[in-house]
Amino acid sequence: MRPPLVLTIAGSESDGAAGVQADLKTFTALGSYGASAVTMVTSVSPRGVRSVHPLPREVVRSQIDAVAEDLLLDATKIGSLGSAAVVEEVAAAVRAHRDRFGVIVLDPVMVSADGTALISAEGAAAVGTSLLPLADVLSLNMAEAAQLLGRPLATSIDEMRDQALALQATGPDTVLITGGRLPGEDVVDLLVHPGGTDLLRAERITGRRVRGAGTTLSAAITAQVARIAEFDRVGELDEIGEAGTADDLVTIVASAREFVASATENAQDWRLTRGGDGYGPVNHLITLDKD
Ligand SMILES: Nc1ncnc2c1ncn2[C@@H]1O[C@H](COP(=O)(O)OP(=O)(O)OP(=O)(O)O)[C@@H](O)[C@H]1O
Ligand SMILES: Cc1ncc(CO)c(N)n1
Repeated sequence: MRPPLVLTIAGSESDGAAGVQADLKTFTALGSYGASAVTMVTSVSPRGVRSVHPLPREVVRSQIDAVAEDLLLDATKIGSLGSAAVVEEVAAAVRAHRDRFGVIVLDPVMVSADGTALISAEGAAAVGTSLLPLADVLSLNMAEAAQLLGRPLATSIDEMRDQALALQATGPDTVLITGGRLPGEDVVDLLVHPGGTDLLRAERITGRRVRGAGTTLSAAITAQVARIAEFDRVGELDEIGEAGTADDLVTIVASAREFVASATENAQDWRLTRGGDGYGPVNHLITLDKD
């Protein structure tokens, strides 16, 4: 007997809205056991990013090896990495025993919500050449898609689809581009997968802006992928019906989006700061709320 087991390889984010902290809360809220390999340390408050410190590559490698050599992972999320050296080391660690990481979900974090770069230009280029080919699922926002492809920001759903297909051609079977930044009454995310393309529409939440929605979404996708792997292991796929079919990823992404939407709604009237509003977090622990 073992729970769904998930690793996040990502940066520490001091105020807990994004990064490793948000990943571990999300994994927990969705019933997975979370392990972590920290890639960098950021000093962040709701007012913005104060500093970004990528860790030495061997420190990152040592954590990944310790976890991947001993734990039976169902899925791995790769998030913020900070430097080209760390990107290359993560890619080398994954290539060394690719079968130990389960399904790999890549969320190529580039820029924080306040506009601070979270990775060097060389690091961003290395994500494109070394990590995209290793990912099964790519989950990213429109700005990240444009940066990875060296194209302008998409201004329509057709352009989002073109970019998603171009990214799919670099390796990952499934590409989700989130459309939080495309104006409109609904928020539209675009999912390209081996079965075709799906547009996922949701009502736009118009209250206070949140930070960490993208991080939480990719963490939720990773946790749900791991749950499916665990159901498969114990022979209970039949009991969860549709989620055990070839539509897995569409179902998983739809449920992860619902999780992020309710986590966002639920934190709308949170006041966590001493003054000033800044960007607030989502409530990652929404599933534990008994009211
Ligand atoms: N105003 C909104 N209302 C409802 N859902 C939203 C809104 N903004 C974003 N989302 C959803 O949140 C998820 C993350 O999307 P977004 O494009 O904002 O990512 P991001 O820019 O990486 O987020 P962040 O910087 O907050 O981590 C997507 O599923 C998107 O549809
Ligand atoms: C460490 C880290 N990861 C991800 C994000 C996403 O915004 C952030 N701000 N910081």
